[in-house]
Amino acid sequence: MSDIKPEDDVLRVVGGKPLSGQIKVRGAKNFVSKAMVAALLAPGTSVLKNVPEIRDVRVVSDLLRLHGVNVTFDGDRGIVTIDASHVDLADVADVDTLAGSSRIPILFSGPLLHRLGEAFIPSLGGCRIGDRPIDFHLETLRRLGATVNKEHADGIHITAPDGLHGAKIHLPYPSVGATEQTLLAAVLADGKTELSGAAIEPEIMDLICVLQKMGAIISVDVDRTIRIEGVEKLKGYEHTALTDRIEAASWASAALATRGDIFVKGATQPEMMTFLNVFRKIGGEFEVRDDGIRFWHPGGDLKPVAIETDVHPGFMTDWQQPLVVALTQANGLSIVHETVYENRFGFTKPLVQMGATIQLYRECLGSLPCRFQQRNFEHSAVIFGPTPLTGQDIDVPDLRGGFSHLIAALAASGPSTVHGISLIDRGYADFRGKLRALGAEIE
Ligand SMILES: CC(=O)N[C@H]1[C@@H](OP(=O)(O)OP(=O)(O)OC[C@H]2O[C@@H](n3ccc(=O)[nH]c3=O)[C@H](O)[C@@H]2O)O[C@H](CO)[C@@H](O)[C@@H]1O
Ligand SMILES: C=C(OP(=O)(O)O)C(=O)O
Repeated sequence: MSDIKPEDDVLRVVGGKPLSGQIKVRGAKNFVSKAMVAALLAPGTSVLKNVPEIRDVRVVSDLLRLHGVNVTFDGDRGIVTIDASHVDLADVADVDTLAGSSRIPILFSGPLLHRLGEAFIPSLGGCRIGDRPIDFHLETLRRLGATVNKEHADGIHITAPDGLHGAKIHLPYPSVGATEQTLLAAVLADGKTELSGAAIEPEIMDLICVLQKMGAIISVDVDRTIRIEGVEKLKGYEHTALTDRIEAASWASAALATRGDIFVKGATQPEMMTFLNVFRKIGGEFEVRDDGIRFWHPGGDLKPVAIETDVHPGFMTDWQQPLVVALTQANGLSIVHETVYENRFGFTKPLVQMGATIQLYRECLGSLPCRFQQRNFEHSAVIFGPTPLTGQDIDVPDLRGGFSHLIAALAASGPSTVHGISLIDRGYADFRGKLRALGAEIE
């Protein structure tokens, strides 16, 4: 965003030292922003706790304010208070300026349709890691009775003058965003909605908890079917956000790649089980404590693994990029098959320039069915290690790719200059302060 000074956008890193110490991780980026949108559904005050000071929170706060909603954020205590008693249609030009930095605006559709009968959704931002279409979102809204007009040059105009009505919806793929779209639109719809093929990520379950506190009636079946009985009105909520399992896994990967020892305060085991299994197979050690998880490199060689990213409860795609850096230090051949996004290995190019041996393939190097066989993207990676890394000049490509470059710079010998570092502020609160606390030499 425009408030970033050029000098704040570059980080000089002198690597080669193990990261060691304690850092605290707050609420999940991929939940907090959705819970803030949910507050729009109720003409009252909602209070969200454990909120991290990240750019996505600022963007969603500003978007809500453009709609006339009162938002205050006590960053030190991590508390966001949202008073949505009053909601307006926002000025399209202003919405457009903000939206480019996040994918959240599409989730405003349901709440705005309920509050105002119409919504304007600008073109979306977010990480560029594949096509990221919104066809499931729009189809869901149509099935609930909305009319979608895509002729506007700057975005999409959606109307529902007769309100939204419950429907049977099936997602061709368990999309996180489209599941949340359905929840946020169906809770106040007239009648029952059945969503089959839904995503069941922990962040979605926490959103369902928020909606239930607000007065919604939602049940989740074991076969990924979510049933929503529409209610007439909702009230504000008070809720503590679940921990960011992606940030926690990123610091765990940093501990492994730098042969370090990091206690991630706030990290929780149930949401990280799949990651913890892989971490252990590679040879990393961890200890689950009441207030967090300690991750460390026990010395000796790391072992290679074959992993495939998948929807929950599989191995998260957002865990993949930081872990790949640690795999460059494992003894042997590791394979990562990315089945969620078709184009998420661009970040490996700078790693190769730093000395890693990584070969990308268009083929599915794994057993999971994925949607990309016919597509022209390299969505499998073979990593051969261990390879020493040396410092380089690096440009941050996206959020997780950027953090993985930081880890590589910290694991490498010699200095690196990482450009475009502010992109990492989208999802990693105070990462500069946390790196310093762990003994990193950064400037
Ligand atoms: C803000 C947020 O929560 N972001 C997360 C969310 O993104 P997001 O909600 O955008 O991800 P989805 O689960 O929707 O996307 C998964 C796949 O479905 C495809 N798709 C999605 C919607 C659609 O209408 N049509 C379609 O084809 C996407 O292109 C992608 O290939 O879940 C992803 C998968 O866990 C995470 O990597 C992101 O960090
Ligand atoms: C892909 C990500 O985020 P977004 O969906 O917000 O772009 C991410 O958090 O890794």
